[in-house]
Amino acid sequence: MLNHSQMQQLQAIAIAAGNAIMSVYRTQDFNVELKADQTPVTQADLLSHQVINRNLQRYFPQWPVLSEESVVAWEQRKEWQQFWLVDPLDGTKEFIKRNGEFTVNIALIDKGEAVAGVVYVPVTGECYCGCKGLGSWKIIKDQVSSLTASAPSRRNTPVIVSSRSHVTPGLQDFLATLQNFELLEVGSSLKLCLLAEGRADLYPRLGDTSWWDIAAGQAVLEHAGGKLLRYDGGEPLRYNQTAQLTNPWFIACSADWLLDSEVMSGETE
Ligand SMILES: Nc1ncnc2c1ncn2[C@@H]1O[C@H](COP(=O)(O)O)[C@@H](OP(=O)(O)O)[C@H]1O
Ligand SMILES: [Mg+2]
Repeated sequence: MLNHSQMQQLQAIAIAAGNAIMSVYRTQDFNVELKADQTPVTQADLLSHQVINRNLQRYFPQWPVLSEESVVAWEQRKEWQQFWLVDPLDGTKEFIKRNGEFTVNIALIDKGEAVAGVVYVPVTGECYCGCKGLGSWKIIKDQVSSLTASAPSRRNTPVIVSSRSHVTPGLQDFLATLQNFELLEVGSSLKLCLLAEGRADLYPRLGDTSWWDIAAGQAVLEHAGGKLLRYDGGEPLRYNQTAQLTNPWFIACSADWLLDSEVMSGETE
């Protein structure tokens, strides 16, 4: 869908947005406001959005943009076949707590599928990329390494990743059914990147998320060989199929977990 040079362009846009975020992160004080849905937003979210929006329109004018910070009405976007799906700063709560676990997310959606995605981690400088036909890779300081979602040797104790700030009853019920696991709480789409690089095995998201939280990380994970499947039936997560912007519950996993029928046969709710 995208070629290597377009992916490099996308990476440059995500890094520019990350630099804008860091200019706010490094200040002593930044303003935190509440949006209409009572979720926090900072100057960093808005600056990052502006950088991404401006550059996507400049370098990829053929595709419209749907961003957490500029939602387009369903009447208009229901006609879209291809579009950018953007979360300019995923993990705003982690940004406010200054724990570094926040990301820039840009995904290309084609007929509902996340066909390409870039997830940039401003504090570490890690950039995770995934694209249909090209695979997935990680870039840090010009060093490129390819990503494989299956861990090199299957761990005795599976690593489950979960949200740091949004734990849900659905997740707690799910974990209560498992016996032996290590739980790693991580903010933002970083969880999907940890699966993509084989550092975690399972990410059950049994609670609401918005499209832009997940799409870029899904592309990174899927093109590294992992899966991101609806909890209510096992189909891959898709976008722009309905007016609502929230995802169904899902389970994301490294390739290894696909072999584990006990988990992935998943009793649905
Ligand atoms: N009930 C809910 N509905 C929609 N999105 C939710 C949600 N609970 C958490 N999220 C989203 O999950 C993101 C954080 O992910 P995590 O909990 O894995 O760290 C947040 O994104 P933003 O920080 O971009 O607002 C937040 O908006
Ligand atoms: Mg988000």
